[in-house]
Amino acid sequence: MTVRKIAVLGAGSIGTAFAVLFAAAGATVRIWDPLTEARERALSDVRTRLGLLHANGLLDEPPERALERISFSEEAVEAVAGASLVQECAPERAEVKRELFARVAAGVDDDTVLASSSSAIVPSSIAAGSDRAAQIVVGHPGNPPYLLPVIEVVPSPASRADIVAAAMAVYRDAGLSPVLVRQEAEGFIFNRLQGAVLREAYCLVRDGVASVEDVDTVMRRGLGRRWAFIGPFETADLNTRGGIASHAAKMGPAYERMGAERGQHDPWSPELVAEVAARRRESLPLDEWERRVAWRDEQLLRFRKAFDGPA
Ligand SMILES: NC(=O)C1=CN([C@@H]2O[C@H](COP(=O)(O)OP(=O)(O)OC[C@H]3O[C@@H](n4cnc5c(N)ncnc54)[C@H](O)[C@@H]3O)[C@@H](O)[C@H]2O)C=CC1
Ligand SMILES: O=C(O)[C@@H](O)C(=O)[C@H](O)[C@@H](O)CO
Repeated sequence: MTVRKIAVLGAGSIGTAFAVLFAAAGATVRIWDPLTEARERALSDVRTRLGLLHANGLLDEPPERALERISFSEEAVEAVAGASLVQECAPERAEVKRELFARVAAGVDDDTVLASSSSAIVPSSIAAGSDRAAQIVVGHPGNPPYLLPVIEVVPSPASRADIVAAAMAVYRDAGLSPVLVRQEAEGFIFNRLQGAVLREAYCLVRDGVASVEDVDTVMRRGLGRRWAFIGPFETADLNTRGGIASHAAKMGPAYERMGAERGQHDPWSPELVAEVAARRRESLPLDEWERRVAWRDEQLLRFRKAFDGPA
């Protein structure tokens, strides 16, 4: 990583995880949290997790050396001085995030990225009334970011293009795969997808269709294994000879009925299916479909051996 200075504001679950990510990537990290016990717990957690990464070949220096790049500040405005990116990790309340960015506004440079870790709050709500609104984006990770390499970068209409680009670059340098969310939507991509699954999972338990454990088993030993290396569109594409257009023709009506049962009327229109199918065909011509299905099975075999022992 280009040696950068990162400020982490909030040393809870995700702030600690970001400190591990950025320190392991070579950055200097300044952490601030209002609670002394949070700072103390964070130091212990960071040390443990850097050791985990090193023990598994994901940190190519002694953990103590990476830990030397992490320090704690008594004041938030001190933590952000000279930072190229501020990762806000305060509680999921818009007013808390707004107040925190206001508190450090005088301490950052005009090209400092101000990134909120928010799980669902759109950046325009966090940036409302801020003199630094052009520098504010959401940088939403999967937990933990040092092991889940995706992050959603969500600009508001006020976010400057160079700030968005800088955020993407910092996260890429830290080993993440940044995804640009093209329109503000509560929950962005990650938590809207996760929310759709959780909504249905709660309904299945509520209606007595499945136990909590069985819902998790179906995900853990079924859906989740495929989704660990191919997304929902590629999964459907590879499930059906003829690809996703064929899948939609066969399964579209059933999925539409399931959605209507939950009061959601968003059928896969022919135009929408054609748009998705065209993108899938650009990624995988149909004459390569068999080969990709074989590749899929090879990945699932790796999971079987890793998680279930010999097949
Ligand atoms: N925990 C998770 O799996 C993920 C959480 N997030 C988001 O990250 C943010 C933080 O979440 P968690 O780390 O889970 O919360 P947490 O409750 O574990 O940590 C929050 C920390 O913020 C500190 N804090 C309280 N008031 C503060 C203030 N005014 N300024 C700075 N820090 C303050 C608290 O002392 C605490 O240490 C939330 O917006 C959350 O939605 C995003 C992705 C994943
Ligand atoms: O699931 C994740 O890792 C994140 O996308 C989240 O935002 C958290 O789960 C969130 O829902 C709870 O803090």
